[in-house]
Amino acid sequence: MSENPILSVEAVTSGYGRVTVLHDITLEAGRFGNVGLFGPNGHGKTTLLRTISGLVAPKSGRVAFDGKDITGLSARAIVATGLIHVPQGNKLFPDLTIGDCMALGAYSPRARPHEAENREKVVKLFPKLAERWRQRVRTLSGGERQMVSIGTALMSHPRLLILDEPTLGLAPKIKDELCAAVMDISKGGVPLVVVEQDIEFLLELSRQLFLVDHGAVKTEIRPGESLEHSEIMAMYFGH
Ligand SMILES: Nc1ncnc2c1ncn2[C@@H]1O[C@H](COP(=O)(O)OP(=O)(O)OP(=O)(O)O)[C@@H](O)[C@H]1O
Repeated sequence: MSENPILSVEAVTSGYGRVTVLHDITLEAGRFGNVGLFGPNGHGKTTLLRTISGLVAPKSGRVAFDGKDITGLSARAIVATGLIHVPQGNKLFPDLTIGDCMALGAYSPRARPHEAENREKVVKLFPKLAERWRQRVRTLSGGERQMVSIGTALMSHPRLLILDEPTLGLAPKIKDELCAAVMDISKGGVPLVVVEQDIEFLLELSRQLFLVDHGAVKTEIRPGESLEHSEIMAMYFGH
């Protein structure tokens, strides 16, 4: 693993209009391995991811990717650096086919030369998508849409992949498939930042966990510190 963090969030305060959601958040990702974020609903995990990927402008603080300041860059410019965010809830164009989505994912100049090799990776990871290549997104199941979302992100040739609750609302069998695919992506060398409610999965995937609570990082669990599941639950539910 690299000695330097691929992502650093430094004293970031962020929110929507006059509402402040994140208060002075500092964290680093990629120094030790994958980072997992968890915490109660509505406490700012999604806002943190959106601030990192340029969808929300921070009120103060700094976000750096691979040592370069990306604070204030447009989301499009941030995608072009290889920092790719898969938002919660399949934000896909319903009338596009799976093939269209994959082509769109490879649109940025740094992804285009890798289009064929990345398409092969996506098809290997999600063989179901190959069978439905010309099918429109609106006719796909929730699990298949999540595969398209992650596949589109892989087509963008990510240097860091941010996943916001990738298994949310999925039935157990398809959820297991998605979890296995996310583990494979990680083994393939793409560092991950993942928000997930399934703590077991997050523990398996991540070397470092952060509990986001009331818009702040309340607890950091570092590599080597083994925390029992029950202790995490106690932190999570506050007793
Ligand atoms: N577009 C928006 N405009 C105004 N407030 C927003 C907006 N999006 C989120 N919020 C508010 O920001 C706060 C944090 O929401 P956020 O989605 O970041 O939390 P979360 O921890 O990701 O929750 P969940 O696990 O339910 O997705 C909430 O109070 C929410 O109402």
